[in-house]
Amino acid sequence: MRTWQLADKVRSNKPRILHIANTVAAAFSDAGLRALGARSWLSVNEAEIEELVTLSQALVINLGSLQGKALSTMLNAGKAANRAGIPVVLDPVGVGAISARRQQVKILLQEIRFSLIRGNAGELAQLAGITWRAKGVDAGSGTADLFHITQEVARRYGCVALLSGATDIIADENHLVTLQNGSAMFPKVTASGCLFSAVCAAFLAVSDGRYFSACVEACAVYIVAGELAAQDLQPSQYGEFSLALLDRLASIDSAQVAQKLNITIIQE
Ligand SMILES: Nc1ncnc2c1ncn2[C@@H]1O[C@H](COP(=O)(O)OP(=O)(O)OP(=O)(O)O)[C@@H](O)[C@H]1O
Ligand SMILES: Cc1ncsc1CCO
Repeated sequence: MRTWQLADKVRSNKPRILHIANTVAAAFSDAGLRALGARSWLSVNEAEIEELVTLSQALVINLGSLQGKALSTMLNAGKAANRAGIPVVLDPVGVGAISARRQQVKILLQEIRFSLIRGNAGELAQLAGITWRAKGVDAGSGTADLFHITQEVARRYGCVALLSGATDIIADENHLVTLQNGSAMFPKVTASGCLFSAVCAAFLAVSDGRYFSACVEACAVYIVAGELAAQDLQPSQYGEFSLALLDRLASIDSAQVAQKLNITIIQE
């Protein structure tokens, strides 16, 4: 029986999350983490990245804007995080659509041990080696079994896999759950997936190594916060939604999560 109290631990421990973020998502991810009660900093500077890792409780590697020496900075950060024993999250933005990114993510996956890979269907299908049509940073389209994609990513890379969309699917080698909350406004908000990955990192940072459970709690908090944010808005109020999401991340409590959450445990 979950008590949905890990958000309180994020607020009290204030873990510092280091992102190698993309230029589109950087400010929103930082704002969301602060609202949640975590601390964050962002860097793409190779000279400082290993030192920053030693001062952080989790690392997010986001492939959204891979410029300059970003790949080697990511490799150094990821390896340093593995040495330090802090969780590392991969957000493989756009790998389903862009061949250069596929090459780069392959190197990252060979060299770094990820705790969580969080992406949409097109991104995770690519990492699972399953056919899908993705043309941008959104999910694209396909008919493959989403459970199979998620479980295959978890199995191949020995981590938690979280496939996001109208239904979120979370798997590791032994567990499988789905969560169905959120709002249709989420895909209209720039970088709502990138912030989701950062929120997962904050929960992983305070999880004492219980990564699957922490990802389920992070997902529950994020999508229920989104559902509450949308409840008083008209469907076109996307701008208001992004601000209301930050407000709800700051105020959400375990009772609200427990009351609203629609979770299905498929494999315990
Ligand atoms: N149709 C929907 N209904 C409800 N919630 C949704 C819907 N689509 C996405 N979400 C929620 O939006 C959040 C972000 O997931 P999404 O799959 O859109 O990420 P993404 O494609 O990586 O985003 P981005 O690349 O824009 O940062 C998740 O919490 C997910 O539950
Ligand atoms: C639109 C976009 N382009 C690169 S990253 C990003 C944010 C959503 O992934």
